[in-house]
Amino acid sequence: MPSRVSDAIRTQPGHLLYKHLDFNSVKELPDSHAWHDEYSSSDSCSMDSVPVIDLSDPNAMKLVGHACKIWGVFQVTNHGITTSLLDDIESAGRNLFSLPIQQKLKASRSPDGVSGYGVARISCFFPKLMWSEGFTIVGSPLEHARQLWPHDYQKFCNVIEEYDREMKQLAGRLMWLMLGSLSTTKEDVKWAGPKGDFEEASGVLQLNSYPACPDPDRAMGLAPHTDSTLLTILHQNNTSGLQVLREGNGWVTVPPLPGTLVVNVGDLLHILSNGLYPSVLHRAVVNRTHHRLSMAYLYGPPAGVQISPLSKLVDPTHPPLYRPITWSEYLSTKAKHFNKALSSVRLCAPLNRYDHHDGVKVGQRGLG
Ligand SMILES: C=C1C[C@]23C[C@@]1(O)CC[C@H]2[C@@]12CCC[C@@](C)(C(=O)O1)[C@H]2[C@@H]3C(=O)O
Ligand SMILES: O=C(O)CCC(=O)C(=O)O
Ligand SMILES: [Fe+2]
Repeated sequence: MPSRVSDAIRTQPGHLLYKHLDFNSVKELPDSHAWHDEYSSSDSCSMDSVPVIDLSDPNAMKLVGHACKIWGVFQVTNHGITTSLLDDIESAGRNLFSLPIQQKLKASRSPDGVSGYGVARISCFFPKLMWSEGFTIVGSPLEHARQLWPHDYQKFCNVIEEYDREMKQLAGRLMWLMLGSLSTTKEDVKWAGPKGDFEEASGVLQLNSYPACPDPDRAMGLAPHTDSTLLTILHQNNTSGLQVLREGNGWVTVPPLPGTLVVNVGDLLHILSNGLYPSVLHRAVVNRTHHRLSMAYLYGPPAGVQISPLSKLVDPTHPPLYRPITWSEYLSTKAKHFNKALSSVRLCAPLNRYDHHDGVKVGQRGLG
């Protein structure tokens, strides 16, 4: 079993060889990217809307707790990330994805690699390919940036470094709002470190690009999944596409609101909260006219830390529902079981709504 997050990512099956499509030159949706009705992305319907929380509101903790319990996702304002940094990371993504395909392929995620350019990692669980491309950054982007822009890589690296630093700080703040709403204190979470600032926490930056698509109703930008994280912070450009599954209500679009960031509950917070804050199933759909970009900061615990249900939440009537697991071990499990990963680490049968993703149609491992 891999001991570090980067080793676990290496064992994920996303390295399988897929034909890389030059999205800009395709005039018709190829059969390889045409999804069947059961996966069709055109069935969004709900009138409900995802909560927007002002982080400077004195009630922010309560509102965050409620949103985590009911939605598994919320948007935040007054988060402290400057508009100029959000613009810079968006431009960095735009510059990267607008490079010629041959250039992007120079920074491909290698078979045993961690970072780099490629198709969605979860592609192997679905019979069709997704209308998107991604670039994953773990640690320094320097090596890949040099391959992409041999003479002009420093600006990209500087922006990534600053974005990583700011996201890590915001993620720590959000963690305390989430944990606080579960009446958890610094004493209960030793791995938050001596200063309680989650200094050793790990973060992965995922840049996603969804080009305009000639047949959006039959295409899928990013297939339904939960993130394997504690939480994910997402910045989307001014084009909508992110949808979350709301029990009993279908897919709800999370509209891009200028300057607002989307926060979603990942599988490790689901485990930590003993199922009180369920991770949210989400997907990205595409459209005919607009190029969509999203920048996801995937936040997890320090390498080696075992995540298990908080002891505060466990008693004889509320037994721990999940066994302890590190992030890297969970990523390996996810690579094998995909949307059934949570159930595979569960100790007891669900009492009520836990592991709500089991009933949702997910892909089957298709390419070995
Ligand atoms: C740490 C990780 C989480 C992630 C897999 C990865 O190794 C790096 C990319 C992440 C991402 C981003 C897009 C959606 C997702 C399901 C995927 O295929 O790659 C997530 C993975 C995850 O959260 O499990
Ligand atoms: O592009 C989006 O809105 C979703 C991206 C996402 O789910 C991810 O990167 O994990
Ligand atoms: Fe996601």
